[in-house]
Amino acid sequence: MTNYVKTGSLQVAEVLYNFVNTQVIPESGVTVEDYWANFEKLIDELAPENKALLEKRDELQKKIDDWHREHKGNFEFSEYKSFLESIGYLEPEVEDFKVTTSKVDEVITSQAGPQLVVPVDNARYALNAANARWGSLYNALYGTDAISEEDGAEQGKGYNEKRGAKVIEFAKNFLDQAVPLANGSHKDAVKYSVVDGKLAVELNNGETTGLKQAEKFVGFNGSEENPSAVLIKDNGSHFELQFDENHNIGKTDNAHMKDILIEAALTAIMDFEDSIAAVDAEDKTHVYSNLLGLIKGDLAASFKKGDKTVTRTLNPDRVYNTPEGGELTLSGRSLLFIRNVGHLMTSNAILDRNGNEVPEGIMDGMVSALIAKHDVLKHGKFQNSTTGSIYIVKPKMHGSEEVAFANKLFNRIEDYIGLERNTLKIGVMDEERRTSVNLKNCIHAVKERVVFINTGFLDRTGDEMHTSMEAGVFVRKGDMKSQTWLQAYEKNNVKNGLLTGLQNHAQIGKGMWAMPDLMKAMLEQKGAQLQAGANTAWVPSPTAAALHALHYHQTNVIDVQNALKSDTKDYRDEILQIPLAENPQWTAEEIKQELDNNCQGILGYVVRWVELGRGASKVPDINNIGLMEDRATLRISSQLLANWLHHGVCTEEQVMDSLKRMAKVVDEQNSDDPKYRPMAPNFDESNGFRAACELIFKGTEQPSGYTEPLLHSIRAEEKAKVAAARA
Ligand SMILES: CC(=O)SCCNC(=O)CCNC(=O)[C@H](O)C(C)(C)COP(=O)(O)OP(=O)(O)OC[C@H]1O[C@@H](n2cnc3c(N)ncnc32)[C@H](O)[C@@H]1OP(=O)(O)O
Ligand SMILES: O=CC(=O)O
Ligand SMILES: [Mg+2]
Repeated sequence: MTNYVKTGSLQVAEVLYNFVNTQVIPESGVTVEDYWANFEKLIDELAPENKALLEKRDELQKKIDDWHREHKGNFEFSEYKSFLESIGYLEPEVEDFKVTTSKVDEVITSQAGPQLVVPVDNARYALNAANARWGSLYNALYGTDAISEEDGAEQGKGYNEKRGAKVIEFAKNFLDQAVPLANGSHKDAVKYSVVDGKLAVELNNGETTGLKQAEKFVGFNGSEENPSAVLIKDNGSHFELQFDENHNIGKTDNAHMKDILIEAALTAIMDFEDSIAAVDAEDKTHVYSNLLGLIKGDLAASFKKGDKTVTRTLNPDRVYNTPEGGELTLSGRSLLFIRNVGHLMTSNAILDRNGNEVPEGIMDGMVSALIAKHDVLKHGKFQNSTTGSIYIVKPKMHGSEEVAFANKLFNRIEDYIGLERNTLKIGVMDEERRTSVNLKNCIHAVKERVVFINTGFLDRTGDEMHTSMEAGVFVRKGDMKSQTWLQAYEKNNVKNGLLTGLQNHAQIGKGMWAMPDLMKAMLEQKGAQLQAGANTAWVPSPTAAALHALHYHQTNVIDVQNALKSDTKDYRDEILQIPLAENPQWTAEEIKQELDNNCQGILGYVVRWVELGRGASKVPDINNIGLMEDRATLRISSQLLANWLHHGVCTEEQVMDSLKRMAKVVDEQNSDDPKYRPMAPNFDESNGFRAACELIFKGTEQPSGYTEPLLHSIRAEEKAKVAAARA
């Protein structure tokens, strides 16, 4: 039961009201009276517009569904495209233009590097993400499959010197590639020192050499004779060679190098969206409160590591002596972006004058901007943006009208809470089909505040399926990535980013590496995103950030982007190619495999979401590979099964059979978790199991195939059930 406080025509959940009034408003330059009065005006003006935009989504979807039904068996691409134009789904393109975003932090305009995403409801992880600006390369290599376990190099309990040697070899190869010596190899180095403002490297043959590009040495700590740290800048990003002759590893290394600390997650997205479960005022207040702690710099998380209690807080900046005798300070933390929710959901944390829930995206904007205003006012222990900007990521927008709506929302918020125009920057997720095909117009709608466009290919794949649900049977999930539309969508994003002048103003970002344990594969494959023109790409963990950072020392993204500027191809026809399986001839075994794999992923994710409130999980797939699952990957799996059911590739009985078998597998996978309640054998009593069923069996009815409406309502039911049982 939520207690509300009436303020003007709004009813605000007491927990949120008290939090905002006592912790956010003080010293924000805004009064309690004005804040809530303006909130009311915002809702009165924009909630109806928000609703109308959602109705337009539904209208367009209905027209598209009807068109496909009417054109079953006689699909003509040109007719289809004309139809999409006629209903306003495909917009006429605006003239060429350039974005004018200003006051953007250098880490966005001038550096290229990994972007880490983290569920902000988890303070321990959120702090870890903010601190993931710098990561130990040795730990990232040693602790993952990036280094093979062959030849006695297993990860055991203690330190395995054979494994350590492989790590060191890998790292020295990296140094030879990124900062080669004028002569010889870093492997032969026995001493690093600073002589006359230059890095001097003594080799095991007695020779002393330096860096091939001496200017890459930009700082050090310790004495010139025996530095404890040597700072290198390469391709705009840094890494620090660390020395300690008494350290376990340092003492085994000829030059006493104990680690390489690499600048990793340049930016981190504090996620209110795909990766969290926040369904009511209490949950929302918790996430807002974590954000406030990050902005003010006083968030702390204590937890047990082994038998020790660790308290994690934000890391301080890093200070170095420069070769010229000055001082260099580098941020110790990632630049934080805040991902608000999209336009779809409403929240019962605030009710409008008619007693209706307010749009959650409007609420997120108004609350998170006020929280972040404390950074603009320099009230925090640290400063997030040095240019006075607030970075908000806006997901799941459909077409330029919805982006323009976000722009209007940001204008209003700026006026209402006293921020200069365009203080609120926007990161546009290019993750809905109507946005991809109208991307230039979408960028135009926020041309003064856009700081990134990012191909969220996971949501985008779900939307691909839902939009064309009636067109036919989709290819298997694993085949989606190689489809024409997806390749074209990725290229179109970079093309439009470069065309509209994002280079040096904003990031052109690429999507998530969703296999957090497969770091060797990531090292092999994720560099391709830079080769395709991205200057940032998403990683699921700090470890992945440290390893993905290596790619930015291999590829100079600016060179790649400059070469890609000549790409003027119109990709829209290719983006509109629907990924249908032509005459699918799948065997019964292949169908069963696809059902089992998706059911396992759906159940593994959903049961934790609904019953434990965990919005992101690592869930093993059918081959026992742990996959990052979130709302967007769930959207894909549930829409695929809904599609196959809809077109008779499988029956409801087959899906139910798979769900019940896979529920047992998922129960087993979670058996170590004392908070987990098994789904089998009493499936009827499990809200997690029910949510999974509904997401599939009611999949065609879900707006744009989104998973939030069902997840939220069943999680709210579960919370009420638990509260009632406690009472
Ligand atoms: C479609 C999209 O929108 S993608 C973006 C949304 N998705 C996400 O943000 C998911 C981000 N990733 C995560 O939440 C997690 O990595 C998961 C859920 C996938 C896996 O989590 P776990 O199973 O707990 O990971 P695992 O046990 O391997 O590692 C835990 C350690 O890594 C850290 N860690 C893992 N992921 C993150 C992260 N994203 N940010 C910061 N730290 C992290 C934890 O803090 C923990 O370290 P600690 O013990 O020092 O605190
Ligand atoms: O938000 C990211 C996505 O891939 O979806
Ligand atoms: Mg998404």
